[in-house]
Amino acid sequence: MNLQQLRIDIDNIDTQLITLLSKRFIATREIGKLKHQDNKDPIDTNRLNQLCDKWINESTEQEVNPELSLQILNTIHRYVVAEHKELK
Ligand SMILES: O=C(O)C(=O)C[C@]1(C(=O)O)C=C[C@@H](O)C=C1
Repeated sequence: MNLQQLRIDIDNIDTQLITLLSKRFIATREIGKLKHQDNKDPIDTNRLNQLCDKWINESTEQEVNPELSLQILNTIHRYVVAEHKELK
């Protein structure tokens, strides 16, 4: 593949990443509403730890740097929690 074809691939992959991010936030906004109704803390440390393990394992399997993946997960988590706290 040449540079132009590879960049077309990258553009399509980036669109998919943003679509997946949007779907994830649609789900977490629903979780935020449920937690708000049930008066639950926006942060669930056990669940976050499970997610970290899963992201590390799957990243390693798929040859993605797990440190990068954890930074992405932690950034997403920070924004999710900020949205949940806005409901308070
Ligand atoms: O699963 C939850 O309880 C969520 O609120 C979602 C989520 C996530 O982004 O995956 C966000 C905050 C919690 O600390 C754990 C997980």
